[in-house]
Amino acid sequence: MSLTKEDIEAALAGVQDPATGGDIVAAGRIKALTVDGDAVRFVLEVPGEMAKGYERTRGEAEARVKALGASSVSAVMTAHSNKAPPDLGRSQKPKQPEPAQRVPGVDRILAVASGKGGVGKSTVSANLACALAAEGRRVGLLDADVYGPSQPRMLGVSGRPASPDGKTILPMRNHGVTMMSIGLMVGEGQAVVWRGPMLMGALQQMLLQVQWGALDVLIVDLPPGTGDVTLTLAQKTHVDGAIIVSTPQDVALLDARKGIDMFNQLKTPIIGMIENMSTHICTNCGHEEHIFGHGGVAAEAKKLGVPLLGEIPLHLDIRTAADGGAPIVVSKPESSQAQAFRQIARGLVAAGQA
Ligand SMILES: Nc1ncnc2c1ncn2[C@@H]1O[C@H](COP(=O)(O)OP(=O)(O)OP(=O)(O)O)[C@@H](O)[C@H]1O
Repeated sequence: MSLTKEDIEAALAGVQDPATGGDIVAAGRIKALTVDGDAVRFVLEVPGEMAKGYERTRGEAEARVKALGASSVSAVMTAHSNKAPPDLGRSQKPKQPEPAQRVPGVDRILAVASGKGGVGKSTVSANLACALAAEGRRVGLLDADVYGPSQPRMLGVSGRPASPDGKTILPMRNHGVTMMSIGLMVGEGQAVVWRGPMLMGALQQMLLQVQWGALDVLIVDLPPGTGDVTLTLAQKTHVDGAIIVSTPQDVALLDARKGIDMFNQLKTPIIGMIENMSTHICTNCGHEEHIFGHGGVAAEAKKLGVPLLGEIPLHLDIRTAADGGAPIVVSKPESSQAQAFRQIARGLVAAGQA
């Protein structure tokens, strides 16, 4: 039986909204409703101050959709805080921007960004996290790539994170890395259609409501580009540094420059650049070739006055390892490809940056 969005909305319209007394569809609580065969996913966006009271509503909403014949139903609740009441001229003081928050227990936050999609930012984040863990660091990895969360697959983690007290979320752990991903909340392969405030809410929730424990470093795998998530992260959270991943290609470099500009404006220090897909070594004959050029990132880093942290080759094993849920640093630790990541990690530790 295949369900339609209309069927789901009609069923959800039977659930009462605690805040308005109407139904949750009319109250605009249901967002990002997707129906994939008979699997249904949606976000229940609730007022932050009433989040607890909505747990029952979420359960009821899930039950109603299940009763329609859905094989799996996933309702993710995001808290959306109401805006402060307008200041009607009572105070003329200019508003101070909120100070950037620190995540309790986390010593440093490193953002991994790229100007362009598909340059290997997630692969680098996963391997760097495992490499730092291999150096004995207490490492967390937050997959904030809300548009294409790939860390559950890369780190071989699945299942829905637990929240025993309904307030905090327990992170997952594999390969010595504590991790959380929006992908675990919505399921793999699910396109997420977040809108501004929801997106910020989800990011803040993952940063502040996940029980990260004591960490030396939390790596944040950002979505590509210079969008809302990166802005929110840099403005609301104290980010200690950004690492920019780029391929040597001109077009990727142009985008990387935009990313660097943005971090400069946000006053987030740039720790350095990583050239990914640098050289390709044929797995058959060992021939070395430069598919995307070589050295472009080194030249750009020099021009921009930021360090080049390392160069990662384009190698089949890096991709198969990432697809198989055990990054190359873990699955083939002695390989030269894994060593390229280990070297970057050692450099960061030596510089006191991770
Ligand atoms: N050095 C490499 N050698 C071989 N394959 C690589 C390498 N780096 C990344 N890949 C592969 O390229 C693809 C894209 O990589 P990845 O998902 O890490 O990029 P991304 O920049 O995070 O992409 P997105 O824009 O989707 O966030 C993946 O299949 C990955 O396994």
